[in-house]
Amino acid sequence: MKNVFCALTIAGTDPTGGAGIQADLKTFQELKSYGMSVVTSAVAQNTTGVQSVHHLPIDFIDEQLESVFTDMPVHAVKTGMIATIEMMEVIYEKLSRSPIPYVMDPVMVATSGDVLIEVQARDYLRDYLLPLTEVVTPNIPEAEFLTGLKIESFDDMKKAAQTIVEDFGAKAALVKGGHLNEEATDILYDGAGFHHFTSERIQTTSTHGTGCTYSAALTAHLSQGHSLVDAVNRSKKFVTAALKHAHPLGSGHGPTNHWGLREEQQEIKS
Ligand SMILES: Nc1ncnc2c1ncn2[C@@H]1O[C@H](COP(=O)(O)OP(=O)(O)OP(=O)(O)O)[C@@H](O)[C@H]1O
Ligand SMILES: Cc1ncc(COP(=O)(O)O)c(N)n1
Repeated sequence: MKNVFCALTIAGTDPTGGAGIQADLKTFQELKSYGMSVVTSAVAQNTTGVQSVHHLPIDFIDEQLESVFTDMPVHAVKTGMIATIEMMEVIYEKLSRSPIPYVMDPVMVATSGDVLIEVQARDYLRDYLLPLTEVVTPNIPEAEFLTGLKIESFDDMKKAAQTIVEDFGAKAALVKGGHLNEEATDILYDGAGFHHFTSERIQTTSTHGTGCTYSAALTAHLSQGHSLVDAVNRSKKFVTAALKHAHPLGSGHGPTNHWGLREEQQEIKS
């Protein structure tokens, strides 16, 4: 019998499909992991920004987690938008009792500038959920918040990644350079050493959901048993192709193309 790898996302929604749960499920599907989702907040948003947010009741978030964890295998889990401390508490309760690879995308502010997490919840995310992670994937502003460091160079990115692991207890930190450098270089610190992942910089405005897609790809690869470095390498290729082959949709920051890598591979074959 063929192995089935199951990946779970705990996050908010995006009805236009570029970010959040929808982007995560498309990515899981594309990478051949069985996708499951627990919704934290229903978000009315599109490529131009966030129009409104409805938080789901805490008990109901808990019930969704129960539904999944009492019945289904979960080989890896990711979290995205978790807006409040109360939501984090029920998620902490479940994940602290589930020894499975946990990828945290510490979502704080959308590409559009809209704030997706209550200010006081950011400390809880760092102090309680972060120590449970296999890997956390902050962009530069998120890494600055988590560490209190100013990040303006590769060396600063390395220092931040190391601080997140050594001072805050994540098993590994992948600091994403999408906002910083000429080439898009990300730095992973895994407690033993540093690894660099570089791609060409793509000139595009289709960047909505890039971080969601990258962390979902990591989760899919970890659910399949890849080592962390291998999983990051594969996920970097996936997200680069998703940016490169994006179709211009919407009037703001458009979505990436979740089947970009497949298109690229088909082009090479033909
Ligand atoms: N223009 C670009 N060209 C190539 N790679 C990019 C570009 N922008 C971002 N990346 C890469 O995409 C991934 C996501 O990085 P980024 O720093 O944009 O995360 P993020 O800010 O969390 O994403 P989001 O846009 O969803 O908020 C990283 O691997 C980063 O290096
Ligand atoms: C539900 C949800 N989760 C995460 C993001 C961040 O994605 P981006 O920074 O690309 O807007 C988002 N916009 N919506």
